[in-house]
Amino acid sequence: MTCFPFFSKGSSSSRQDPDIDEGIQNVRIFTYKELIKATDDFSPANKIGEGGFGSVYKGRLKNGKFAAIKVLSAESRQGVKEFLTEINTIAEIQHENLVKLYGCCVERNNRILVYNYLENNSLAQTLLGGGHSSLYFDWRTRCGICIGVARGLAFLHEEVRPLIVHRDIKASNILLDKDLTPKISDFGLAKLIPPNMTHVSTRVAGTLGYLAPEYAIGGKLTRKADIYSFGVLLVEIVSGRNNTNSRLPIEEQFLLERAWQLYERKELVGLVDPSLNGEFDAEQACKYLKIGLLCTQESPKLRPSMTSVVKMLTGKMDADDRKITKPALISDFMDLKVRKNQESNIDTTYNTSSASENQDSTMTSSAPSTSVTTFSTAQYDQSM
Ligand SMILES: Nc1ncnc2c1ncn2[C@@H]1O[C@H](COP(=O)(O)OP(=O)(O)OP(=O)(O)O)[C@@H](O)[C@H]1O
Repeated sequence: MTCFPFFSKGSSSSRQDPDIDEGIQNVRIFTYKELIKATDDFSPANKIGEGGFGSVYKGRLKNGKFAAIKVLSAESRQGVKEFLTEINTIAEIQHENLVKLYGCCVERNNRILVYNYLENNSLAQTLLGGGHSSLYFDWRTRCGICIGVARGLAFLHEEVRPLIVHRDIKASNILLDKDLTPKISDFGLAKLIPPNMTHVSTRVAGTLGYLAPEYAIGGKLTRKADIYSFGVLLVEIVSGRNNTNSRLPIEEQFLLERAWQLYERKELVGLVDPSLNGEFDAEQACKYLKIGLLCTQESPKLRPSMTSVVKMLTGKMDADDRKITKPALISDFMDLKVRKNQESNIDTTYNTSSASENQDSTMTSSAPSTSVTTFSTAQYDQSM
C-alpha cells in the first residue's frame, strides 16, 4: 500500500513469524506497539464504537492519517493463517463505496483490523440518530447515498470473485466520509468468525428489522437477503426514520408495513421525511420507495439484482413497469422475543404466529438462522 511509509514484510513482527510471512500479500501488518501508540494505549477517550465484533478506536497512524482500529473480541480470534487469508481477500476489494482496509495486527492473541477513518460517522448515528447530529441530509444528498450504497453492494454481489454476500446491511454499517459519500463497512467480516462463534449484535432488534424472513427463519443465505436489507435501508433513508419505532401508533411502528399500506392507498409520498419541508422531487421519492418495496418482496426471486437497482435509482431502467407484491414482513411470521440468557449472553427465541403454521416454532442461537445468531452455518446459494 503506497500510502504508508513502509510495507509489512519489512516489519519486525512479520520477520518473527513464518505464518505471517506466508500469509501477507496486500496487507500492511501493524505491530501492537504501533497501535498502542496510535490510540494512546486504547484509551477510552479514543473509543468511538462498540459492535458485535468488538470495540472500535480512533487512532492516528505514524504517517499522520487517522484510522478506525477494530479490536476483534476474544471469541472471534481465529488462527493466524486463516485470519490472514481472509484479510488478504478483504484488502483486495476496493471500491469508492466500500470502507478501505489499511491492514491488521496479529501479534499473539490480538486480531485487530485497521480501516480508513470516516469523518461523519454512520447513517444510524446521523440521519437516523433522532436529531442528535448537526448534519443535514437534503434530498440530493440522500439520493447520492442510496445510489452509492447500491453501487457498493452491486460490486460485492456481481464483480468480486468469489462474490460476497454482506449479510448485515443496515444503517450502522453505512459510514459517511467528509463529503457524505457512503461507504459500506464490515463486508467480509463474517468470514473472520470461526464457525462455532455466534455473532452477538449490540442492536438485536434493529438488525432483525433488516433481515429477510427466508434468511432469518430458514437460514437460506443468498444475495437476495442483502437486497431485502438494502430495500429496508432505502425506505429508511427516504423517510428519515428507523425500520421500527415503538413510540409511534401501532399501525405506524413498522416502516415496511407502513410503506405497503401507503402504497396500496397510492399515498406513498406521505412517507417522505417531513424534515425535508417539502423540498424534494416527489416523483423521484415515490420511485425510490417503490424500489425499496421491490427489494423487500416476499419471494426472493421477485427482488431485482443490485445492478438493476442501481439502474432504476439512476433512471437508466424503468421501475414502474414492475409489479410490486406485498413485502415479506417479519412481523407476519413471528412474535419475536429476545431474552437474556445468563450462560450464552443472548438467546433469541421466535414464536411462530398463525401466519406461518408450518414453521418450526422455536429457534435459538444455535440454529442456522440469522446474522444475529450465526453467520457461518447459514447455507449460501450462489445461484440467486
Ligand atoms: N472506519 C470507520 N470510521 C469511523 N468510524 C467507524 C469506522 N468503523 C466503525 N466506526 C464506528 O464504530 C462503531 C461500531 O462499529 P462496528 O462496525 O464495530 O459495529 P456496528 O456496525 O455499529 O454494530 P454491529 O457489530 O452490531 O453490526 C460504528 O457505528 C461507527 O460509529
